[in-house]
Amino acid sequence: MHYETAPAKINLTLDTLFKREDNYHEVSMVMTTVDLNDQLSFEKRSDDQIIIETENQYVPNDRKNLAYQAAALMMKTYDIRTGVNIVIDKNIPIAAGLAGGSSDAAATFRGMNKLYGLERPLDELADLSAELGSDIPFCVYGRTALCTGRGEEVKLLPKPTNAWVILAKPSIGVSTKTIYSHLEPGKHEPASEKVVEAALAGDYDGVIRHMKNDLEEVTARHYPEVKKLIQNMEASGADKAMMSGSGPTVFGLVQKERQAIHVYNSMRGCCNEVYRVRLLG
Ligand SMILES: C[C@](O)(CO)[C@H](O)COP(=O)(O)OP(=O)(O)OC[C@H]1O[C@@H](n2ccc(N)nc2=O)[C@H](O)[C@@H]1O
Ligand SMILES: Nc1ncnc2c1ncn2[C@@H]1O[C@H](COP(=O)(O)OP(=O)(O)OP(=O)(O)O)[C@@H](O)[C@H]1O
Repeated sequence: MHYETAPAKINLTLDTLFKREDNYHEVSMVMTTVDLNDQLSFEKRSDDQIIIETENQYVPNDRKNLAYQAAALMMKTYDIRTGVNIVIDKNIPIAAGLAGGSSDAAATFRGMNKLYGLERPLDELADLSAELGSDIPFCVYGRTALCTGRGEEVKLLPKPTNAWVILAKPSIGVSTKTIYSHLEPGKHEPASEKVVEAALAGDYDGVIRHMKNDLEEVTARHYPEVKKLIQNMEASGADKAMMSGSGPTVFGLVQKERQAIHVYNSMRGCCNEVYRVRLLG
């Protein structure tokens, strides 16, 4: 039996540069992880099946599950003949912009690597994982990184800052594909370079001053509650609030625990699903 932790990610930036010929968007993003985790266990089987178990009725337990796809790709690539039981204890909200499915897939690449004693380096697993989704290579490392290309080119960065993160998820799910399809890329000034610079200098004020997500206005146009949550979070004391990924989850950063408790309590008044966690990075 082997266990892996799969943390949620947040975007400190999401610059959309242009639409590519393969219909993906060229992006530049600073992403980091937060202490809100799915837990996965991996156990070898004697036959060649991949069995996914989860108590969450909204998570697929067949080949649609990204963890299933990751296990199948590991078996094919490394000629593994026996299957695996994967139990997913789901805590990351689904279709939330927090890369929950991608992080479960990434944990499966790491988990199968250990379970079968393959000792493949993370770089190799990350390259392989790009086949299944743009966010998965980042999640394989699970730290802080500048991600370019369609998101799969990962350059690791040091932890940007110590901070508390308050997450508020409206009770809607958002399709990443739909949000990208309504985007006009290249409309905004890119922010990632400035956030990287501030993060490297350990400059918290610089990080929050430059944080920005180009998808925010697209999602907020369709779901006005996103804008409202951002305004409420900043009014209740967050140093900066913005949307993660394609949304709809909004997160706020604060430095002091007392301030974090205050923002958390205020947000619970206007949103059912609120979390107060540490930035992991
Ligand atoms: C919004 C983010 O989560 C931010 O990290 C990612 O850009 C999306 O990553 P993801 O969920 O792993 O996305 P994928 O599964 O690779 O792609 C889902 C769909 O989103 C769109 N997509 C995704 C990534 C990208 N750079 N450009 C795109 O246009 C494409 O229509 C694609 O069919
Ligand atoms: N392990 C998994 N956990 C959750 N959803 C999964 C998983 N595998 C596949 N899915 C499917 O993926 C869809 C999107 O789920 P997910 O929680 O990964 O979205 P997300 O957080 O918005 O992702 P991203 O931020 O990468 O765009 C779900 O509706 C679900 O059907």
